[in-house]
Amino acid sequence: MKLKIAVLAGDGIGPEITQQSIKVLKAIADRFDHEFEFEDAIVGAAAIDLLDNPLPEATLDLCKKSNAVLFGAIGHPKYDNNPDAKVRPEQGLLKLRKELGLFANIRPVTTYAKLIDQSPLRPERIQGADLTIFRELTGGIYFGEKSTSEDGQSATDICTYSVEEIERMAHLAFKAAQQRRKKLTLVDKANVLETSRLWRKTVKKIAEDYQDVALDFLFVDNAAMQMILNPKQFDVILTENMFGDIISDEASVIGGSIGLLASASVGGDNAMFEPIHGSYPQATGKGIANPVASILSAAMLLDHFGLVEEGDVIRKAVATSIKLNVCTEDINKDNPYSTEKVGDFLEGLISESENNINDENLNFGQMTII
Ligand SMILES: NC(=O)c1ccc[n+]([C@@H]2O[C@H](COP(=O)([O-])OP(=O)(O)OC[C@H]3O[C@@H](n4cnc5c(N)ncnc54)[C@H](O)[C@@H]3O)[C@@H](O)[C@H]2O)c1
Ligand SMILES: CC(C)[C@H](C(=O)O)[C@@H](O)C(=O)O
Ligand SMILES: [Mg+2]
Repeated sequence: MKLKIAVLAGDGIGPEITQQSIKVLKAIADRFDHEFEFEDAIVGAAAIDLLDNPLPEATLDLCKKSNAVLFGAIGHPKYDNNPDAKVRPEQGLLKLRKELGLFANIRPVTTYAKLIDQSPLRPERIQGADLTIFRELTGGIYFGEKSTSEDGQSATDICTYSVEEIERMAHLAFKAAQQRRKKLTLVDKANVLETSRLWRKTVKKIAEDYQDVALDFLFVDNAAMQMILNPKQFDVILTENMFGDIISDEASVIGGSIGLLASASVGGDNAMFEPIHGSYPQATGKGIANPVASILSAAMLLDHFGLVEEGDVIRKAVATSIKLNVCTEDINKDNPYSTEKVGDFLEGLISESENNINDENLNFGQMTII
């Protein structure tokens, strides 16, 4: 298959982790005889530095004419610590999601046997946990009208959802649940928010078309607690933009590190693949960032184009590296490997023509094909 992939490495650890994904994708292309063409473009703080624009026109154009976008991370402390900055790296990512129509962000959470003891959560609570968060990505409070009063004494962010925005998201989540354990949990705040009540009403109605899926509801405050008390109760979680952002970082504790959590952003004609974590500025250039979230995002990219066998090869290689402790310091404190060494190891495993990856006892969850 021929694919044109726009590479938006971004800020902080973005470039070093994305580099490892490109290595891995090139190894897949060689092994399976695909043609992947990569083209870089700037985004985030790096783009503000050069052009005073976090999403330059040329970057957006490249993304639009590519089959997929591989996104690293954006963000820089000089903006995080300056609430007065009008131009911000995050605006680049948000605009990109909106312009590409990427209304659904899919964040799978799984556990690896080797890492069960590393989680601060009790092993028996997390062993076998396997859930996927369907986070709405182009609506809600992120994209509502924003304002600050002239005297600077008050500020407003408006949260809006339409039935149409909820419906298209719900259909994707129900379909995913049908391919998994047939359970869907809507996470909302319907006891307080009007938008959440619209979510509940709309999702209940759509559930009639998916009789084989068990639907339940949780208020987000309770969901946050349940996520660490008993994550095994979840299969597919459907939720709005901001709640999904928050509970997915929380869910990363189950697997042992946020450096393992990948995501796919889909919806329109384009698709983007990005780790759920940020630019982790403290680690920039130190070679300590875990590249696996980015690499598993590349596996989701392959799934998206129907290359599921290829995606599985990456997931198996990652599982093997974790089993063998070829991991960065977030999950291997005693004998850590660098970001690049982990990438090299995975590239090597994938390149072996007679791949002898032993998939016994490996759990990479029930993948959601999108
Ligand atoms: N999608 C994105 O580009 C994205 C996502 C989240 C945050 N951000 C931005 O990133 C910047 C930093 O934000 P933050 O510190 O709140 O979140 P962060 O995700 O960058 O880092 C939080 C913590 O997670 C851990 N971590 C993150 N990535 C890791 C990796 N690959 N390997 C190992 N550990 C990892 C580290 O312990 C780190 O201190 C901010 O500017 C923020 O706006 C961007
Ligand atoms: C950087 C920020 C805009 C972004 C979000 O909130 O969506 C990030 O936290 C994420 O999870 O991708
Ligand atoms: Mg986030």
